[in-house]
Amino acid sequence: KQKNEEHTKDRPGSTSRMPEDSRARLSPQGIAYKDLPHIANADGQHLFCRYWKPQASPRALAFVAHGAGEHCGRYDELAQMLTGLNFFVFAHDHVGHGQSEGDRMVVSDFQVFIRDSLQHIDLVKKEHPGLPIYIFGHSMGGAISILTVSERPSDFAGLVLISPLILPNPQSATSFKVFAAKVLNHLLPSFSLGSIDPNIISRNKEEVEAYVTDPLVYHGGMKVSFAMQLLNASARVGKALPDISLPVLLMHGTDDQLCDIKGSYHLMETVPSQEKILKVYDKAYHVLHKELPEVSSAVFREIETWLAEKIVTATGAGGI
Ligand SMILES: O=C1N[C@]2(CO1)C[C@H](C(=O)N1CCC(COc3ccc(F)cc3Cl)CC1)C2
Repeated sequence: KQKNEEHTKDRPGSTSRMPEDSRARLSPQGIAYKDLPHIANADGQHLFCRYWKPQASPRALAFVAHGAGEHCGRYDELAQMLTGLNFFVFAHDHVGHGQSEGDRMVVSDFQVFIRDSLQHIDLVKKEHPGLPIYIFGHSMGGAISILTVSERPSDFAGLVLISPLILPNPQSATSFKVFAAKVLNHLLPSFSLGSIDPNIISRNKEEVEAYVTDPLVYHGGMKVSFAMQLLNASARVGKALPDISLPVLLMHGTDDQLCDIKGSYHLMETVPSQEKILKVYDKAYHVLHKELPEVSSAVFREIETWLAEKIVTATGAGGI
């Protein structure tokens, strides 16, 4: 007591209570971050992390970038498949998403998502030096992945994109709406543009239900300021494509109403990568990894096959 008194006595204005930053910081769901896997980003915001470790020692690393409003827990199945290939898989909930800090689906600048991803990737790479690293992105997470790769052109062994946000969907970003969004962004940045219609994310009713009932998914409307960040992101992606030259596996559904498949065709025509594969899923909606069973199983098989051949050659453990 005496010592403690002395301590607080010396520091004017301090109290004997724990100072703010060392008291348990709580996740948006009220869980103490000291009890959750997490990193603190450059702004001091706590980001909830997930890690999927393979049984044997990992042959490669995989970082997964989730999309707008959702969270990295929705990639558990994909991650499990990758650990079967002896990948060490890791991800975090982006700022303003899932179990991470930040106002829901708000970001000061899209670059924050890329900066935080690079921070997490650098952290894991230090723990697994020398392993090839692949980056996965879905939808807005596809834009994050492309921009993350474009900042570190030689750091990644491959890029896997599931219906990435490359060009904004012509319906949601008509020139009038873009103009209106720009004007609104100055007047009412928090004005809501309405939320995603869950029925257009997938034809699989169970997956639509899972999305609607997932408490970690943000179901509120998209703020104008966030829509502006998405427009800013798709413009940056367009400029980055000519510098992407690593192997790319790209998948898109023809009936995707959230991210136009034309964006994936544009990527195929623009990236100078020697190896670039686009798999088109006829009649499929946006979330291909949570679509009708025949689509999602084909998507997982496609990714597994593409990666299996790459890490075999990479580790030189080829045939006799
Ligand atoms: O499993 C999953 N997938 C999810 C949900 O759950 C889909 C969602 C995701 O990332 N996007 C879907 C919505 C889209 C809206 O885009 C815009 C809206 C207004 C605007 F003015 C300019 C743009 Cl670009 C961005 C990308 C993640």
